Amino acid sequence: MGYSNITIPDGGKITVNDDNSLSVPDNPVVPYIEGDGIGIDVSPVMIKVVDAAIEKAYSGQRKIAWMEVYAGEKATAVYDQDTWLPDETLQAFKEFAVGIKGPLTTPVGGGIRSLNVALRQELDLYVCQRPVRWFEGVPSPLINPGDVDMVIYRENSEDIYAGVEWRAGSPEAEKVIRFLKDEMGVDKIRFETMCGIGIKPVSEEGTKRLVRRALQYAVDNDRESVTLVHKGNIMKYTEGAFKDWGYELARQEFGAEPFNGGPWMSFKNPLTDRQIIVKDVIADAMLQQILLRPAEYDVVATLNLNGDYISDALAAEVGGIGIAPGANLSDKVAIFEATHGTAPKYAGKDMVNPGSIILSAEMMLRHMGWLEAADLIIKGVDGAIAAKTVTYDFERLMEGATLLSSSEFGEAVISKM
Ligand SMILES: NC(=O)C1=CN([C@@H]2O[C@H](COP(=O)(O)OP(=O)(O)OC[C@H]3O[C@@H](n4cnc5c(N)ncnc54)[C@H](OP(=O)(O)O)[C@@H]3O)[C@@H](O)[C@H]2O)C=CC1
Ligand SMILES: O=C(O)CCC(=O)C(=O)O
Ligand SMILES: [Mg+2]
Repeated sequence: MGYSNITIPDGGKITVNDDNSLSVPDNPVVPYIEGDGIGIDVSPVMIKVVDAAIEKAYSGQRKIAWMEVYAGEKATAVYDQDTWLPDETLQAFKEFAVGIKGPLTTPVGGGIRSLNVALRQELDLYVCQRPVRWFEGVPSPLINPGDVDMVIYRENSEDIYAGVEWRAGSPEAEKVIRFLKDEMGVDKIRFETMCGIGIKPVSEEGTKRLVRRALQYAVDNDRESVTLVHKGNIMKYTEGAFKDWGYELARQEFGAEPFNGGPWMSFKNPLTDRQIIVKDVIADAMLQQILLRPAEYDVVATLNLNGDYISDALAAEVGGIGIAPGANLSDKVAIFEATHGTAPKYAGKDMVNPGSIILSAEMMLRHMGWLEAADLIIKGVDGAIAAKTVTYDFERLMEGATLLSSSEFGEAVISKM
């Protein structure tokens, strides 16, 4: 297909094989969205760091051909004022299979729906994978931050993020309330007038495909446990069903059996012969468990909203959302992105931590199989933090640290590769 506002650079195309593995040329075209707000501060730094790591690892044999695609405020300038997520941006991510994005703004209470969520829905990026680990020297409120080493698998296509909701007082909200009362016998809506309504779809298929990916990750990476996090005591048929379907999938597809009489289960990792425990925790208890006993949690599989909350809470334990990376994955397309948002008060100030999108790019390189370049990024980030040359978010919590701008932090990472 031809593109109207996207310029395709010279380069090859990453292709996805039938078994979902990738064939990656030495000069792949990689689409990226710069992002709103602090996107302008962190995305160019990320590109510089990635280019330097690839150059150092492969001495010019490999290079990414970056291709800018548009979403958010920049799309409204490039296309027209009502185009926030052009079709050709979606098409580019589908065609080139691996991409990365900066954060995009979502207004609260009205206005456009989340473009981040729309991208995930349109491309069916049903896994939000967010690894959370501590880098030596990073300031943390925990006594033993090294105990935090978890990988969140957040369901990314369902739950209340589906955006099925109606404003209080609208004819639609009133119609739904009438239907619930008159036809479903619901008498538990406390105030029927001026009452907003939201719908929370959670399906067996959506749950099982997410839990399958989480369990497979645990197998492939020799992890000890997968914890299903839910609020199934209250939301029995959505969050409770997520837990039940999760255990069922573990039994059906991974041969899990009750552990110590259940309800927890376990199965033997076929690659290592070690046991993997599948357990569940109610979401509110999980938020205190990850503070008090983080060593007991490993891979976490959860619903969309829980995963959003847990991502930021866990990030805070290991330095904050300035250093929390992530990936949105379908079986065919992968878009990497920081956990944080557009932090508008810092936009354009060259101040914020680019670590989150740099480490998202590190995940992207690993996904592409460019492990040497990925390792160099980790080495660079490790080195810059160990030298206490950091951005404001770390500097304000570290003794004797040197305050760097976003772009200077990028240079510091490169210098330590
Ligand atoms: N995937 C996405 O694109 C996401 C988009 N958003 C959107 O972003 C907008 C702003 O959301 P908001 O709730 O303020 O959340 P943000 O994540 O944008 O910012 C909240 C706070 O987190 C800290 N922070 C964020 N990023 C960094 C960074 N790179 N380095 C250092 N500190 C950082 C800052 O804290 P402090 O001031 O204490 O230093 C900042 O004030 C909203 O429109 C929201 O919808 C939100 C999350 C994800
Ligand atoms: O889409 C948004 O604006 C927020 C999304 C978010 O918080 C997240 O994905 O972690
Ligand atoms: Mg979030």
